[in-house]
Amino acid sequence: MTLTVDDLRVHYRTLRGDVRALDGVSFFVDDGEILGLVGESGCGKTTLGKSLIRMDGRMRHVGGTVTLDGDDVPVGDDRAMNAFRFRRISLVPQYSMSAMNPTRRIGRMIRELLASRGASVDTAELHRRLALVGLKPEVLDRYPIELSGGMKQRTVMVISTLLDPSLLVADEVTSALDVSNQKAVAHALVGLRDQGLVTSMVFITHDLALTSHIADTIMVMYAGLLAEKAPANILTSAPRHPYTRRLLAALPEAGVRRSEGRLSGIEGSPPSLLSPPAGCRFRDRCPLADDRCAEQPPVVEVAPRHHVACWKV
Ligand SMILES: Nc1ncnc2c1ncn2[C@@H]1O[C@H](COP(=O)(O)OP(=O)(O)OP(=O)(O)O)[C@@H](O)[C@H]1O
Repeated sequence: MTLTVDDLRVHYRTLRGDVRALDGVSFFVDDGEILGLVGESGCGKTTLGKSLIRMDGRMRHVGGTVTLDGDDVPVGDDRAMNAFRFRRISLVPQYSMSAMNPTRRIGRMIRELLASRGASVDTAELHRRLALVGLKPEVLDRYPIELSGGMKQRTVMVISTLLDPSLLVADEVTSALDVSNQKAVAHALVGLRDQGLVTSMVFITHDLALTSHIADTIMVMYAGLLAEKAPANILTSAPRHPYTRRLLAALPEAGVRRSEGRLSGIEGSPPSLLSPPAGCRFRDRCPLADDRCAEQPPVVEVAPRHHVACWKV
């Protein structure tokens, strides 16, 4: 499995103009790779995930291409995307565990969903998959309201991967959970990949610490653009982009309480994507910015598989 995204541009139409949520993003995901996608709220993570599956009515594919195993993925064409959805690319959407139909038992929901896609349930295989994410077959007889948040989230993960998609996009699947459930869900995702139920994964999250435990590669976005992408251990130990460094510096250290003032956060806020400024979009918040940064920095491969968009590297 190889996913190649090249100069992808996706805007939202609004009364005030186009919001340039993805403004020319390029990257690839390799066979078996888990790509962690991080960045502050509003940087375009969810837009990227949705663009790979289904754009909503306000989204507009303005440019760029997506290729999966050499096939052009028709991201801007809702009907043509049917051939890819669920079968080759699947999504665990943000808030999906709260969106389960409350009037259906889980087992019936799964049967109906598979039937709508021309497939039927292999009960033994379904039980095996539930066990893989730590669920008992009894969940099939339950209503969503009878499951905990973590159980619901793991159920949605099983449902999203029933047809063994090549690529699974998991959008903030851990953010509504407590810490122990977050870890269980994250490790269940890795299990799905390790067992070959999905080949590769894009794991979208605010949580850089969590993603560093499960991702092979981490991609940092800022204001609709790629800031840095590197193998997870490199990105967390030797980040090159000033924004990535700040994100890492803002992480709480184990054993340090907030009252000790070590959770610094990042001052300032990203620019509006309605009319983003020319040049580097981080420069107003960047301690290293100089005149050069008035020009948009290209994404450069500074070391094998390590890409950075900054004049200062
Ligand atoms: N339906 C919409 N209409 C107009 N603008 C939108 C819409 N959805 C998102 N946006 C804008 O697009 C940009 C990217 O949003 P997106 O939700 O992709 O970011 P995100 O990084 O996933 O944020 P979060 O972590 O909060 O989910 C933001 O500026 C956001 O305000």
